[in-house]
Amino acid sequence: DSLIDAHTEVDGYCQKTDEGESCGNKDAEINLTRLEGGEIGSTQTIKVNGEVEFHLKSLSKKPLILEVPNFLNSVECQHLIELAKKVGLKKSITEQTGREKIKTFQLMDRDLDSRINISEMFETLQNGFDIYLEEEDLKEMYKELGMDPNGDNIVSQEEIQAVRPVQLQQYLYKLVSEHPEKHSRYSQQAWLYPNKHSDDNIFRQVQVRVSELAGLPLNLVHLSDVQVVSYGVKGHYNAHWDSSEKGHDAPCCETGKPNQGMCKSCRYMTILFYLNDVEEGGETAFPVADNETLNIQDITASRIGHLYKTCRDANLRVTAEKGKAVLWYNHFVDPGTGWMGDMDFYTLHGGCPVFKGEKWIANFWIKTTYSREHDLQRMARLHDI
Ligand SMILES: O=C(O)CCC(=O)C(=O)O
Ligand SMILES: [Fe+2]
Repeated sequence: DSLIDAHTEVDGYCQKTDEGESCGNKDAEINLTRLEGGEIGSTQTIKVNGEVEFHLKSLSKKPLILEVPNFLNSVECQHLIELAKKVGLKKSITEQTGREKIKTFQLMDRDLDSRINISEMFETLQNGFDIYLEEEDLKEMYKELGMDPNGDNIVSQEEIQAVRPVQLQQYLYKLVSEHPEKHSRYSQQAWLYPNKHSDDNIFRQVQVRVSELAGLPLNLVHLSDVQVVSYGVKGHYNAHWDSSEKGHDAPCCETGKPNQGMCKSCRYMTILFYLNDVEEGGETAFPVADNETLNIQDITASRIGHLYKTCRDANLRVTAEKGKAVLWYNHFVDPGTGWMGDMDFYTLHGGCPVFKGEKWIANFWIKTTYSREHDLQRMARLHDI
């Protein structure tokens, strides 16, 4: 009983006939759908598997964020933690930290005055090194590296040229090795792969429930790996988006495909589970949920993305409670194709610092690309993975 033939059970999408198997005859009927929210704070009841009732509470409209208490039971939560431990948890890395050696970086001279002020330096370090400093850290760094001899908190052209990038890099790497919480993300993680864990009944059951809750085909849920994350005290994840905008820069990454080269994360939807109760802290924050307007450049320049420090100011914070699911759509549906459309930048979110205890979550994503045909083929080929 493995994923090898799971596609035969799903939605009648693939059918066994005397001639063999025929897949995709229902292509035309498969669209990405969205759940509908209600008034903020209101609850709707849905039946999963025709009987079990779950209560979906609307937390925000822009983007639509819903929470479902007790979506997983205690045994399931513990099981996902155990599975992750068996796989082995590793330090989480983000794209920037993962980059080998940064010899150069881009100075974010936003106002083009050929000088880098404090907020421009924050942004430079965030973008180039994935490091979030505070004002005291920055002043200390200027002092140590002699970057600002006149002490005006502005690094001029001449002052910056006196510092070699490698010097700056070494200083920063030492700082974050002593203070890992200054990274955008401070956690450990393990990946669960649907094909590797296809004989795990609990994992499969959860996937089925996710598909029924989201109202999306099980095979679509099977296209995504699952990430289990654990945070200790000071653990956090600064604000980010789970998906990527359409563009010609790189194709969407595919689960289980080796040697993909440069690729980006494309995730139509996020379904996040809390696997334990956190003693203090560890909420999921959405700094711009239900904001009237949104200016992407302001997010980077202001400190609202620095959730390690600014979580309390976020528009919405979801409490981590064992078994609860929180879900949102990282993309709109393209009305023309019925498939993944533009990204919804209001989904900016992250994990607040844990102050006491630990926090375990599991990220289930609905991983689609911008091509409906491509994804339908991948769903049909699932047994080849
Ligand atoms: O820890 C959280 O609450 C959020 C985690 C998250 O956003 C992620 O893992 O992508
Ligand atoms: Fe996320």
